[in-house]
This record gives sequence, C-alpha cells and structure tokens, in this order.
Amino acid sequence: DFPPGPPGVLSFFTLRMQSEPFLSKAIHKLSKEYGPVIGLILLHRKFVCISGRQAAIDALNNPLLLGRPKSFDFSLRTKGLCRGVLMTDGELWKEQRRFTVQHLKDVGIGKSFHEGTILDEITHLVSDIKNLVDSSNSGNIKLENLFTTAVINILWIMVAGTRFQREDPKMEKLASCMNGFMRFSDGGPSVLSFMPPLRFIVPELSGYNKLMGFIAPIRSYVKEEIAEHRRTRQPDSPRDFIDLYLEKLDDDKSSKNSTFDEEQLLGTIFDIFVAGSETTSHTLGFALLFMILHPQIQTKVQQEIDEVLQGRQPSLADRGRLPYTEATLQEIQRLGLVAPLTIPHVAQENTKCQGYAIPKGSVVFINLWAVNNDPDTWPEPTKFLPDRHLNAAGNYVKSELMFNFGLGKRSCIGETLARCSLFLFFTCIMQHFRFESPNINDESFVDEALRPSLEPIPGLSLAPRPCIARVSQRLVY
Ligand code: HEM
Repeated sequence: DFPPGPPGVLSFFTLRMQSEPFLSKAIHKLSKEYGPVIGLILLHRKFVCISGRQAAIDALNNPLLLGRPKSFDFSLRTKGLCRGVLMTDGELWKEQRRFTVQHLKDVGIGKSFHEGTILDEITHLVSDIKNLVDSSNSGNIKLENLFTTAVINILWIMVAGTRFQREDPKMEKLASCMNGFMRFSDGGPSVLSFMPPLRFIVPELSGYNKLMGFIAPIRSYVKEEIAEHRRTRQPDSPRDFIDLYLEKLDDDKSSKNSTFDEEQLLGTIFDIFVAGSETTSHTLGFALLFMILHPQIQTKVQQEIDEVLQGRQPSLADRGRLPYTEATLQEIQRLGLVAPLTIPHVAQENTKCQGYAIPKGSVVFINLWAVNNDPDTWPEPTKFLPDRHLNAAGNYVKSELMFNFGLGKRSCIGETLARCSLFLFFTCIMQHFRFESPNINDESFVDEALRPSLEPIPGLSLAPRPCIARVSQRLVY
C-alpha cells in the first residue's frame, strides 16, 4: 500500500530532476502524475509527499506523524545533540514545547505589552524609512531586509530583554548568519545530512565549513547572552525568557530525568529565531512587492486605512474595522507563502494517509504551497485577488482553507505573534508610505535584476528578491 510514485530505490532524485526552483513546486508537479500522496525512496529511506488539502489536513492531525527526522545540519547548532523545539520529538519535545509556549506568553505573546513592543518597533522603522526617503533625490530606495531589525527586536525583547539599533554590526552579523543558514538547504535532505562523515573528508566541498560559518557566530552570541543573564539576574524576578529558563534549571538541579539544560536553552532560542524572524520579515517583504505590482489594490487599502483610522496609529482592536486591508494581507500570505512545506514530519509508527501505508520512520513532506494554489479551492489561483476573502456583505473572512502555520500538535508556536505583527506592520507602513515601481531613468537604478519581481529566492523559507522601488511619504490624516 506504499503510495504511488516513480520506481526504483533512488526515486527521491526524481524530485531533483523536475527543473523546478524549489521542492514544493517539484512535489506539486509530480503529484499531477501520481496523485496527492506520493511515495519516494532513497536507498533505505522512505519519503511520502502530500499535496492535496484533505490529505494534508489528515496528515497534520495524525498523532502518529508527530516525529521529526534526525537532521545532522540542525544538530550542529547544539554540538551534534538533538535539542531545541523545531527538530526534536518524543517526551523531550513535548516538555520543551509546553515550557516555551507557556513562558513566551508570560513574557508578552498575546498581551497588551506585546502590542506596545510591536508598535514601538514600527515607530522606529517608520522613522528609518522616512530618513531613507529624505536622503534619496529620486525616491528610489533599495528594498532589502527592511523589516529584519524590527522583527528580530520583537523576538529578542521577549527572549533577552533588549533591542538592537538599526545597523548595529552585531545585529547585522546575526541577521546575515541566520539568512545564510536558511538558504543552506531547501528543506530536503542535504548531502551533508545524508552522509555526515563527509565533513571530515571534504569539509569545504560538503558545505560543512560554510554551515558552521553561519552557526558559530549565532551560537557564541546566544551563549554570551545566557552568561550575561546568569551574572545579572535576580532570582524570583525574571526579566525575560532566558531568566525564566535559568530559574527552571535551578528548580530541576536535583532531578536526574530533567530535559532542561543549557544546550537545550540555546537550541530553543536558535529555533525561535530561525522559525520566527525570516518568516515574518519575508512575508512583509512580499507584501511590499504585491503592493508595488498592484497599485490599484494599494490605493484601496490606503483609502480604507485613512477613512477608518483618521490619521491615528492602528491597534489590534482595529482588525474587524479594516476588512479590505485584512483580505489583502490574507491574499499576500496565500501567494507570498514563505514556508511552502511544513518542517518534515516522521511516522513514529506504521500509519496510513488517504488509505496509503506510511511505514514507521518515513519522512513526510506536507506541501502547503499546493494547498494555497489548488484551483479547486481558489479559482484562478495565480491571480492576486483580495476580494476572494470578503463575503457578500463586504466582511473579511478568515480562511479555513489555508493553514500557513500548520495544524495540530506540531503547528507553529508563534502564530499569534506573527499574525499580530503582520497586521500592525502592514497597516502602519501602508498608512505612512506609497510604494511604486522604480524610476528606471534615475542613475540609482543600475541593475535590471533589481526590478520588483515575485520570483522568490529558494531556501528553508522562501525570501523576496531585493529590489529598487520608488517610495514616497504619505500625508497621514
Ligand atoms: C509568517 C510567520 C510564520 C509562518 C508562516 C510560520 C510557519 C510555520 C510552519 C509552517 C511551521 C511548521 C508546522 C509543522 O511542521 O507542521 C512552524 C513551526 C514553528 N514555528 Fe512558525 N511560522 C511563523 C512565525 C513564527 C514565529 C514568530 C515564531 C516564534 C515564536 C515561530 C516559531 C515556530 C516554532 C518554534 C515551530 C516549531 C514547532 C514544533 O515543531 O513543535 N514561528 N511555523
């Protein structure tokens, strides 16, 4: 009953031969031939690729598919140990995920404090963009990592209680290492992951040196921060997630079976940044690209924001009052999908999906890109149509048909934070600035490759390409 797919013990490579820029599209292409559940083999390893919406829902809610593959690449961030939340499973994962979810709430997620933190970061960002606009004669500005500092700061304030200034060299290093790590693989098994001993034989060619070049600076920065917290913390008055974790380490000192240790803390912080920073900032990057390429839709969003907010700063309470803006943001997330595959799942026991057998140990790829581009659900799926998320009365309808944050027990722990951040950033930026295609006659426009394009840069998450855009400040009234 193993799902249908190309024959042979190396059939996994068929995915790599689809001449598609990223894995989710290659899986989608194969699914046209073999159906929504495909079986692939790579020597002794079995892979199941799921593309259909119902098959994806079934798989994400299946309690026997909660495992993660042992990823050599990821384990390098915690000295070869299986730590953190993203790539662990079993009891360790359950306990660490529960602690992380609970204590991220304690330090802000879902509270008014967290809205204030996001709005503070947006205020800094608006002032940075104004400076960029003022210093450009033609209005042409390079849009590249515009949101990175603000998004990292929101996470860093919860985790370590501090924020970075824009262009702080430490922050720039951290962001570029994170970006390098995210671009190292596309979510499929890397050569290094498949044959770890290659790092001793060909450390350069296997990518090991490159990967460690990204991981080592992040590790050492987080370690320093933990050491600083140890020195300065006041027991019983935790300032942030690191203090709360150190408190737990004290409490568990005498427990032999505790899954809490410093390497685990480091892995969890790494995971929060890997999973939380690029996903959010790249969604916002795609938002600007969609607005540049659909100027009439941008105008409608801005008219609604002006009419409803009358020049004041938005708040989360405005969510029900800006239906067109919310519909546009949902359409941006449908087509500007930054995580086109979930993180791979693993069958912890023999199980089934849509009647097909998934043997214990199989790695399961769940294709969210296919869900968001399914023509049966979304007529003319490639068209950018915010109106499809409005009902007959013109109210915004939060879609049950897409699940960009996953579903079930392994779903994203940062969904609330991400949704709040996306709404506040998008609304504020649309309120203050107009984004248009670049003035190509200006001397600052030197490179055709910098024309706004929606073709993403592949990687663990998809990233928007840097581009030049004409940005102008709007009168906020
Ligand atoms: C637009 C923003 C985001 C998107 C689209 C997104 C999407 C996802 C997806 C698809 C998964 C995998 C679900 C699965 O494997 O079935 C995931 C997992 C995860 N996300 Fe997010 N995410 C976003 C933001 C965040 C933020 C802000 C955080 C930080 C708090 C975060 C932390 C995590 C963690 C730790 C996991 C692993 C959960 C686990 O394995 O148990 N994410 N996310």
